[in-house]
Amino acid sequence: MEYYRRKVSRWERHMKLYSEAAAVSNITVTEHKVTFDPDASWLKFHLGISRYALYSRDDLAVPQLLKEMQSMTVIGADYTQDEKALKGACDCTQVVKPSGHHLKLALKMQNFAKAMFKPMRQQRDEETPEDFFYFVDFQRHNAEIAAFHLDRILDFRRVPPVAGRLVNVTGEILQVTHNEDLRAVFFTSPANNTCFFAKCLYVCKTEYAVCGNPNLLEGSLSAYLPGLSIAPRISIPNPWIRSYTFTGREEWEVNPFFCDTIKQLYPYNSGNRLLNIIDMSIFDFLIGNMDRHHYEIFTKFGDEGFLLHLDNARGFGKHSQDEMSILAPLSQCCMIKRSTLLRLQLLTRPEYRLSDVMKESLEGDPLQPILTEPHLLALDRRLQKVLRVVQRCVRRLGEDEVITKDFIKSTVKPQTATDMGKVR
Ligand SMILES: Nc1ncnc2c1ncn2[C@@H]1O[C@H](COP(=O)(O)OP(=O)(O)OP(=O)(O)O)[C@@H](O)[C@H]1O
Ligand SMILES: [Mn+2]
Repeated sequence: MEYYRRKVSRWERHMKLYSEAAAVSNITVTEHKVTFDPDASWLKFHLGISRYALYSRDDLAVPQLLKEMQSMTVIGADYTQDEKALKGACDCTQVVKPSGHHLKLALKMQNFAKAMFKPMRQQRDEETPEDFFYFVDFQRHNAEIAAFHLDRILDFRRVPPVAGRLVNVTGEILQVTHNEDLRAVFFTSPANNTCFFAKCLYVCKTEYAVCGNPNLLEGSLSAYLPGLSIAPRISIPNPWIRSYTFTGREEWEVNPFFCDTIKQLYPYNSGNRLLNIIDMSIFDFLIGNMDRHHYEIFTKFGDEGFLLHLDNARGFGKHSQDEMSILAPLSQCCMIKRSTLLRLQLLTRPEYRLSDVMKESLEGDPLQPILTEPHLLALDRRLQKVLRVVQRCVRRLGEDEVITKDFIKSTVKPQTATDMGKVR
């Protein structure tokens, strides 16, 4: 709370200096009043993170946070920390993984909520072309939104809340940013639309830009997690990582006994971790995401903490194809948490059919329809395929071997991610 209060006053001081400087150099900046709100939903979201999940099932802060991200006044826009790291503009020890040049920005709301904005790059009904490698595929804002809803429906709660929003790129980015580099990548297109680039490392190519119409642009807003100084996280390579070259093969692709090796290795040799990886592979299979190269965990929760499912923008690229290799952790290890299996089975019942539940959930988003019908139906089809893999394992090894009870032991007082004093 103190941290938040300090941030607000720092912002107010900064704003004052900045407006004076801007006036001298003739730059228009819109000044918005900031509010210090101890009941802010983003703050509640941060305080509610536990070792089991990002939020609890009945957390009222989450719907509130979604609503605020959809409509609250944007008071600031900037590149994200990882993009800044590319230019050495921030402390790189604070960056989990310096990342690529996708178009994404950090937006700051009036109550100091922060969200990661990913703009629309692809129409809903466009499928990823057959000859595209997964690692050059577009990022899809609607995939980020849909993945949050699916994760919540699966009862994982490992994706930070994501809402869709029509962002005014002029009023809500250009005119509120204090970053000269960001201001410099804005231009007006021949069709008179306002456009901007990703951070241009070498040459800016207008075909990589995104444009408003003339100012409004669809995008996803993902609620920021607590900062790394408050709730440190680490990024860990996925054991079932794919080769990021045209021809390479990873060991899991050629060795059917790969899981036996992984099972011997720390941290997969005890506790929850391998089961969590298997949950993640089921999630990725359902959304069709082949790009899960790393996962993140909060260091405070130790090895038993949940895995964060960040960056789902490469999901929902092809509805007509089910990429079975994404399920390799499940099919090779033949293990699944009982709670996950029960949830999946529930979602095949006619009254809780996954596509129906998803559709209903997604209708709450302002950018609806988020998924086209074929993508929704693909979810039901893929869910059946997951269950068939589990059945095959059970036939081969027996229920006791395959359906594992969750290792999670309840503790008297669960620690929270933002609990400063009690680092493990
Ligand atoms: N909601 C969030 N809150 C805080 N940090 C986040 C959030 N989402 C993502 N990040 C951080 O930003 C990094 C980049 O995000 P993301 O992977 O979604 O974007 P990307 O453009 O696909 O980047 P990359 O090329 O690294 O995959 C993530 O690795 C993560 O550490
Ligand atoms: Mn990514």
